[in-house]
Amino acid sequence: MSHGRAIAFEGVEHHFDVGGTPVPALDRIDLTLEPGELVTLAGPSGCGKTTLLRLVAGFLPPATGSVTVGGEPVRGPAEERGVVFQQPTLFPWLTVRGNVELGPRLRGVAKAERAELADRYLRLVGLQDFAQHRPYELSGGMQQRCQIARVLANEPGIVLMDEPFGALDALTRERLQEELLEIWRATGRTILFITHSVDEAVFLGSRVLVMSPRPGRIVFDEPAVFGEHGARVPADEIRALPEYVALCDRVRHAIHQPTNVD
Ligand SMILES: Nc1ncnc2c1ncn2[C@@H]1O[C@H](COP(=O)(O)OP(=O)(O)OP(=O)(O)O)[C@@H](O)[C@H]1O
Repeated sequence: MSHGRAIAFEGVEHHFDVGGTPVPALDRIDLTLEPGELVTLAGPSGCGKTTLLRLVAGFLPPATGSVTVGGEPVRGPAEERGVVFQQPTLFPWLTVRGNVELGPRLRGVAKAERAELADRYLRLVGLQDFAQHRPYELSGGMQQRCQIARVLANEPGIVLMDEPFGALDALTRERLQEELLEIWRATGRTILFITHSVDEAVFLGSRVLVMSPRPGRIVFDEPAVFGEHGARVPADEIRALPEYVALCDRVRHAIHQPTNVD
């Protein structure tokens, strides 16, 4: 099993060309995510979170600077960098198992090994009893679990998650947060997780980042330990801890502070 890999941004800037005018999206991003970190990234709408994630995914190259994964420059999308979007992107004509096995199948992984990978990750996300169902027979939360298993079956060193629980109801979202922490602890992947929710950022992150908008910069970067409490401490108790509430306050403050222009 591959393990989490480091992600490094060096002097990264990015802008979009809108009708001939450059619109700045990212400015002076110097940031390293250590292997196995679960880094959550919050910030107001339009501050550049998705752009940052897309650079790591290899969906677009930075205008300036470099993005490397495990010391290698990102040159385009690759299976070692799995992406989980807000809306699951599952093939409706394949079963749940078929969707999870698709990546390994396209990579030419032998049938028995594919089945083993699918079993392992379907079990990890709790869908082992739904392997023969079609995606449209599943609830939104189950579809998102299936998408996570599909990404993990490629054994990526990095998992990029762009508001993956944003479309789910509150209860399902909290359940999936706890499950994600279990998956993270079990697999040791490096995870970059974008969210609009301060609570989600603090609950999940082993490190919490906040970006400010126009142009997007990292304005807050603090370690967090709550995800590491794991199943030993109930989620409600974690959320009531004074240090948890204090970190939420600091993150909220960083999100709402006026943009520093120098
Ligand atoms: N393809 C594009 N063409 C032009 N401008 C873009 C494009 N993609 C993003 N932008 C602009 O770049 C800035 C950053 O966008 P981005 O989607 O990265 O922000 P975000 O923080 O992920 O927003 P949200 O939280 O609303 O998803 C915004 O001003 C946005 O309008």
